[in-house]
Amino acid sequence: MHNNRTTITQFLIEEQRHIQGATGDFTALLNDIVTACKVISNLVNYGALVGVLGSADTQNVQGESQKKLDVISNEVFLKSNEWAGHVSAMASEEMEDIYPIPEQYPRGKYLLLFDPLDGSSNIDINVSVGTIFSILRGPEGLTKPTVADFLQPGVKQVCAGYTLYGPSTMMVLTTGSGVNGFTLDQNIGEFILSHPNLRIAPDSQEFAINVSNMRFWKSPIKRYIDECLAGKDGVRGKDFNMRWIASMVAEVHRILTRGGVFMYPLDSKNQDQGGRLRLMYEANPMSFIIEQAGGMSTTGHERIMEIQPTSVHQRVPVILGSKNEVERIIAYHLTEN
Ligand SMILES: O=P(O)(O)OC[C@H]1O[C@](O)(COP(=O)(O)O)[C@@H](O)[C@@H]1O
Ligand SMILES: [Mg+2]
Ligand SMILES: [Mg+2]
Repeated sequence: MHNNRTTITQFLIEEQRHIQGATGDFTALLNDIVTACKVISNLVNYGALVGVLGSADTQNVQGESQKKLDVISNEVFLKSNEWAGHVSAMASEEMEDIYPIPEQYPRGKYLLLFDPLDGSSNIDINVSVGTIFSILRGPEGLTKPTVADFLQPGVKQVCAGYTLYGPSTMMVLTTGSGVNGFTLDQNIGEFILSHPNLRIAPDSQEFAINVSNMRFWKSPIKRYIDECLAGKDGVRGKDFNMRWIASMVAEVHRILTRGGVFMYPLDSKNQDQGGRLRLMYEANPMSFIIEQAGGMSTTGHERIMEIQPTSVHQRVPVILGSKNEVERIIAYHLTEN
């Protein structure tokens, strides 16, 4: 039964064998992240039976009210990754400050950033949610990291991934040589390679945007969506479909699976805060994955992966997906009046 089934650990070890000077630290870190996601997958699956639904009656640094699973998933990620000596500090959507590894544990050479539970508004309605993570190199000499050590552009990422807690639990990740998907076999508790070398179709007829924000949109986005909605009788000469799951992980997974574009653009409602989604643990990791699968990711004006971060919780406009559609949206921004 298991002869042609590659576990994520086997896959990573084989991949690391091709890397000069690989020490195994990276594979071990990924294994700790995998363990954390298995624990979260279990909690999400049991939901009300283990009392993890509902609000935590607390607010995070973004001023958002936290769900119990936001807080619990954050704790699971910290505890799974702080002890083994692979990371020197972490940063999370749910924590205002960076989290240096407690003194009793050895410091490692990596920095780990994560959105422990993405799509929080969907938890209580049993719709797909996820976890997003990004790995950067820490400061030389394993010195105690500062915020400045985290502020590296997306192109510096060593690895990016997400776990989707949907009808099945899947982990999708890149280390810079393509994108691969793994499905959790609940029976043996292992992620098995199920979607090797994911590629995004350059063209698509499906867009995802929160249309309830339409009155706040800027003209390039209005123009693009109007043309999609005009369908085959309009300038695009083809009909478009729309999706909005309100879980970025699920939207990106759909795009990796069948193409499309996902947008949370800058609009007159979110422009004071620079956008809605967070650069370091949402936009950058998803952009690395999308680009590695042949897609594009932009703010409309610049490649997201080249943005020089100024803070750990910085927000940015996000437009990503099928290359030819994203290029069209960039062109509309260039001709914006
Ligand atoms: O509530 P809206 O405007 O539909 O926004 C949905 C977006 O917000 C998010 O839920 C934000 O992420 P968190 O749930 O991690 O805070 C994204 O996953 C999703 O794309
Ligand atoms: Mg999120
Ligand atoms: Mg979140």
